Amino acid sequence: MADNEDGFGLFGSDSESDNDDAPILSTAGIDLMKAKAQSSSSAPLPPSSITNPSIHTLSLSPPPPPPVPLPPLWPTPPIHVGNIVLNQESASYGGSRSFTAQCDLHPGALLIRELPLITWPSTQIGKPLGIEAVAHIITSNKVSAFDSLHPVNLQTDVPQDEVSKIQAKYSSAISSLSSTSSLPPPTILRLLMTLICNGFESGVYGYLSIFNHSESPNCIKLQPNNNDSQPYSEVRALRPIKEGEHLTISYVNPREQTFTTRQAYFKAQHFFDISVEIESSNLTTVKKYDSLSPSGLPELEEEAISSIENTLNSFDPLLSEIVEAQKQIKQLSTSHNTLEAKTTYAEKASDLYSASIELSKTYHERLPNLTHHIIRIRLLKFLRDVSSSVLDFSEDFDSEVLKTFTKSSYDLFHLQIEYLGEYHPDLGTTCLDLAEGISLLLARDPQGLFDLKFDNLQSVVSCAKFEGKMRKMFREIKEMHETT
Ligand SMILES: C[S@@+](CC[C@H](N)C(=O)[O-])C[C@H]1O[C@@H](n2cnc3c(N)ncnc32)[C@H](O)[C@@H]1O
Repeated sequence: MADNEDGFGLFGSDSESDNDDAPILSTAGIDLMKAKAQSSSSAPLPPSSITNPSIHTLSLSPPPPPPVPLPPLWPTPPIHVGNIVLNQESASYGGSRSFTAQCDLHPGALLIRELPLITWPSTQIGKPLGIEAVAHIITSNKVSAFDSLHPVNLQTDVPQDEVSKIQAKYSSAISSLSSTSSLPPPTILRLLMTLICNGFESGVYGYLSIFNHSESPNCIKLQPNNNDSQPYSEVRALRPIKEGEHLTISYVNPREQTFTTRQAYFKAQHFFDISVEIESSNLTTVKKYDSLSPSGLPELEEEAISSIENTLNSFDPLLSEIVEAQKQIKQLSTSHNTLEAKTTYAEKASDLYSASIELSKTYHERLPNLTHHIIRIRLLKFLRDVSSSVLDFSEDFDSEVLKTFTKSSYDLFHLQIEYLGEYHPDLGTTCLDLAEGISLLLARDPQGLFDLKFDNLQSVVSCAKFEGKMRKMFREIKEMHETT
């Protein structure tokens, strides 16, 4: 029931290993969740009237002006260009380029849609982008397509001490690739740096790579159709945007990493300090959800947060493996092997579910007052996703797990609407999951639903109404991000 976010979050500083072939961590690309392709609603969807008046009025606003043509920086033009302006003198951003809004933009406005300059071979997927990825660029004859990618000029576009660090770390890999490809070492080094700054799991993009990062982004990078042979990516507005505003995305995936983890990642990988933006723009929601204040968190709480984040980092690949296996098993016909695989993975899912319930108890014991924290959002997302996995495997109705799924979706809804804003596709997914959970519990265990003590949801009628509202919000957010 929960969606899969796509992309990879390779975090933390470059590996400390002095192994020349040690992979370079690449930008944690955000090929964000594919909005649910179909709403698996059981209840008939009400006509999608607008619950958010702001969208309603926006749809009455004057039609946008024709987009301004972008300079031809890459061999192939984008599939779609929206109302964005390319600026070349944004001094405070490495590479000095940025996009701003050509006019007022409504939530969901499509800003760019483009195919990747290059996609990776299956051997690369899930692995950090490093020297093998550079070799793939060379053998695919795409070196010149990377000419306009940041850093265009190694001498001026990136701090020289960072360049020397990369140079020293990968010198033997660079010289051996240089001798086999007859490309000079500085060219190889620059290609490595372009991967650090622009690499996504789904590939490397042209114009899409000019969106800078923000701790409070007003846009989102999506990969809605990654099943097609030509998986394009696109960037859409995440909220109403004023003409001239700087257009930014979030580079980190999952989004819910602690400030400490994010700050270390951006310093090591992109050579800037996120606290500059957080302080200068006084991002109060970011500060609240990171408990950033001059005094910070008490040491014991800081420790608890960090250990819960590390545990979730270790749980993520386990869940990804289970979800991937589930997809395969669904596609295979029922055979002895499939049944065996199903039993194995159902057990793994159930063990992971129990471990995440324990982790949730630890959170409440050690951080009783930290109801609004970015790691609580991540923990709730994990609880929802692992419950969804267990439910997908179970042959009969499992009320306890369904209550966990519904409760975590309910708590998530209230945090995401504040932290991500009312138009974010993640919130849309949570709305649908919450509607599904309520609908199933209403049908099979209404008392179990009432025992969850959701605000003002103690009767069948109020629950059914709330379910309908959630489905409407899901439909509106989904439609907003499907307009062209
Ligand atoms: C994908 S590129 C973004 C486009 C880039 N500004 C250009 O001129 O092509 C990523 C690089 O831009 C810079 N950058 C992105 N977001 C930034 C921010 N919030 N503050 C400072 N530099 C940023 C960093 O150098 C980062 O490695």
